[in-house]
Amino acid sequence: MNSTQSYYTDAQPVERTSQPLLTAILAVAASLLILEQAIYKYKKGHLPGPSWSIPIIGRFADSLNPSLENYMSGWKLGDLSAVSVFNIFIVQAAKNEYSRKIFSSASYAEPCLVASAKKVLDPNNWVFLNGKVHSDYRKGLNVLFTRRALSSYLPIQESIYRKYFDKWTRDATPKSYMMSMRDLNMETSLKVFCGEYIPQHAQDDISAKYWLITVALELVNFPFAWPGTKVYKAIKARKVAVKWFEHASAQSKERMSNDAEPECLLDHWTKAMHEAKNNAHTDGSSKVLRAREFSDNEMAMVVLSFLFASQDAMTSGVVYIFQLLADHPEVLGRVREEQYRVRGGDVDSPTTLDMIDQMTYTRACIKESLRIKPPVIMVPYLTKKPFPINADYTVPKGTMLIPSIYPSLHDPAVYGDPESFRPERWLPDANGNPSDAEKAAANYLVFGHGPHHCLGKEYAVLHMTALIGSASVLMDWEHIVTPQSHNVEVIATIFPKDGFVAKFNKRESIA
Ligand code: HEM
Repeated sequence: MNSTQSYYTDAQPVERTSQPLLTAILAVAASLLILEQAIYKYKKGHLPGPSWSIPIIGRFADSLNPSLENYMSGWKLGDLSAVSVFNIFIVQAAKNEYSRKIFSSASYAEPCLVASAKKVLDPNNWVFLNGKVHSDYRKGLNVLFTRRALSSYLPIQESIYRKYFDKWTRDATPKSYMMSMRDLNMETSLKVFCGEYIPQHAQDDISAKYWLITVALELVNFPFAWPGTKVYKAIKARKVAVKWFEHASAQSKERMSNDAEPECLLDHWTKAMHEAKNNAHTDGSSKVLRAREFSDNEMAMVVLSFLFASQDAMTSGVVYIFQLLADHPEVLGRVREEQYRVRGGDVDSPTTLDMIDQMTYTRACIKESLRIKPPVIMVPYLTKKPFPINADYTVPKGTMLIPSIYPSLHDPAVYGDPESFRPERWLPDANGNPSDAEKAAANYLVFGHGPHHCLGKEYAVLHMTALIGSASVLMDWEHIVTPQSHNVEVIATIFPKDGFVAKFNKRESIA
């Protein structure tokens, strides 16, 4: 037998055993693919959406490059529509009634952040709580955004605004301002939350490292936190930040034990804890706080969650209000008029909460800017059990159910000419009666709705109002419109695609 013969002789048995194996594998694969389609069709029922799912990956390509146009085409399909991505069955709600129902049906659905969020933010973070334990925890945090607390944050905010205004006006060459506005927000948040307890070099370090957290919160990520991966780097960044926040909490507790004046959010928190403890038998209102003594680690996790919840949304809000005002000089003119009036012509007078209350037109601009460009366009939820959302359809358990925010804010039946920036729509009539837009509060989903609605919304609006108020009297700015200025980039929140190219100049004269 020569070598060729031996080759053929040996090969035949292998072929005989491999063929049935291959056929079996193909048969199993084909059955799985058919099963995948059958499950998708069964879950989808009569809902609009693709009638079959791309095998295994579904609409993965869309989620890699999310765009407002893609979301809009989904919303246009119907009040509820279905799609599948990597075998995750997704139902999107476009109609206001359904979005509100999802937001407020805690027994059926709970917020679900992207898969990497638990690893990045720590599974023990309070943001992952739900139900009663969540609402009890939240009650303990209300003291951080009382009027008294908010008014003590204002001087801190203003000092940082002025620092950035100086920086922006020193170099008036046009450039993209998105990242600098992000830095302004980060610095403001860290100082408002932790005061002087974190030294400047550590604040700079946290600010730089926090970017690693932002980029790791993609929709789809490498599933293991191995060295070198984005999630691994983000976890390391979180550990550094949390260590500093724990240090700040401990320092605050020590300082406030000597009856010091609160200078930041942590101080208000420790003070409230002391008061609740000391008034344990007399002050009924402090019952909830009395039950909750927060540890340094818990306080640190809350600060981290605030940064996480606010950083990108605030930056989106700030970028768009600067852009919209530059694009509508007549509106900016009215903001200025109001600001000079409220400040009695003195642009250096410190902003107070009473002044903010008088800034009716400026606040209307913020409200309108958040309506026309809502930073968060939808929030993913997950169904815990079958959810009979209407008489015709029950959302299956384990569905990613997405209440949308954007369509409610652009509903022409509620906001006439919805694509126009018209702050006037929020102003009361001549008799002081609320406007139609104001009366339609159910549509204003900018900050969500129900048990998880935004905890920082008063602070967010205060920050934007104070920032724009000061900016309008201290600076002139020009939007350098590029072909991408009015295109929207979706990076969890929304931004102008060119990052808002502008130039700022010091404003010398009173108009
Ligand atoms: C313009 C700025 C902001 C926007 C548009 C925004 C929007 C939102 C939205 C849509 C949600 C989800 C609500 C839901 O599921 O019903 C949310 C949750 C939350 N936001 Fe904001 N937010 C902003 C700023 C802030 C700030 C400044 C803070 C903290 C200081 C904050 C803290 C939170 C927290 C803690 C949650 C989760 C609440 C919970 O699960 O109980 N947000 N926000």
